[in-house]
Amino acid sequence: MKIGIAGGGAFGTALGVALALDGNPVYLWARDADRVAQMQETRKNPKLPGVTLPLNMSFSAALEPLLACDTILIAIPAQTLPAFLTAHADALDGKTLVACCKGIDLKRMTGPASTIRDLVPGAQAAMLTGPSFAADIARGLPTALTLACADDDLGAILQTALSTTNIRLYRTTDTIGAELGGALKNVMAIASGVAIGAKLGESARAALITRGFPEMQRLALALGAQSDTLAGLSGFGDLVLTCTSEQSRNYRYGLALGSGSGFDQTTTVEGAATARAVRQLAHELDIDMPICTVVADLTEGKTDVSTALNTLLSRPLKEE
Ligand SMILES: NC(=O)C1=CN([C@@H]2O[C@H](COP(=O)(O)OP(=O)(O)OC[C@H]3O[C@@H](n4cnc5c(N)ncnc54)[C@H](OP(=O)(O)O)[C@@H]3O)[C@@H](O)[C@H]2O)C=CC1
Ligand SMILES: O=C(CO)COP(=O)(O)O
Repeated sequence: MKIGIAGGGAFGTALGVALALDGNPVYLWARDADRVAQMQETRKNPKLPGVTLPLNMSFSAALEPLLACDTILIAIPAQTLPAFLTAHADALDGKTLVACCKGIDLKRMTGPASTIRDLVPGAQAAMLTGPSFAADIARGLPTALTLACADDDLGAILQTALSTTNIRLYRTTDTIGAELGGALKNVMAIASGVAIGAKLGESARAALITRGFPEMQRLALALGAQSDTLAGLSGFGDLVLTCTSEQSRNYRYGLALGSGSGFDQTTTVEGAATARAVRQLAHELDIDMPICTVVADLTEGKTDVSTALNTLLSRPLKEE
């Protein structure tokens, strides 16, 4: 299998490193020609400090080498995925496209695999998602992820091809569950960061994670996901990782919101747009999504931390 990666950020590069170190030649496309030249020459990516890029990884800002691959991992932010797919829809037709991004597209209200199916119907769509920080993958630390593909035969081929010595892939046909688990956990990570940033304590964070999980399940099940998928790596697994680690950008963004400190707005924080998408979906589907709604309002400055807290604490008491 000839593997290409679209996206020269932390995650695309880290996946490329892992696959290349396992003996696969990897072709990485990034839109920034200067970044590409830098990676080619220095064998470094500033987004992955301390990591050396293997020699069997090659880089290009031209799309041709990427399009010569039959399987393309797409590791660009979820809100940029539709424009990328639309711009190259003809060339991507017939390819296997593995979305590695986590989010719900604000315009279409779809997760990455569904967006691929909608915009490049002639491609085969899959998702690679689950608990894994790019830095951990690039350093060769062990991770276990979910490979989701509606076509189980293709899923099995991808599972084998994309597993490496240190990345263990579990397979599912439930792409909806996989894409929603990865998207929704980012919103919960922001909420957890806010709790810690506002010095509400670790008990409050545990409450948020625990109540956040059924909230994730409510929306995912309403949209056709399977409960088991949400309880697996792509849902619960990633929820735990992202809500408890300062390596997470979503969590750090929440910390900044909670403590009132500054945050570099150029950082990729998928949970902010996803929270807004979820708030809209919850309204349309009449589903109770209190944590996501509060996070959407907070990120838009429509509420402040203490009002948000009161909103959550003053909800009617109910059974667990
Ligand atoms: N980092 C991590 O630990 C993990 C990330 N992910 C997911 O991977 C996805 C990418 O994140 P990550 O790599 O970390 O983010 P980064 O911010 O490190 O990199 C994002 C990359 O996407 C590129 N990009 C942005 N917009 C476009 C566009 N319109 N067309 C083409 N390329 C574009 C950027 O290019 P440029 O530099 O030119 O702006 C940059 O190379 C996210 O959905 C994230 O949730 C999943 C698991 C782990
Ligand atoms: O998805 C991730 C870990 O699984 C990375 O999380 P952040 O995007 O919050 O850094």
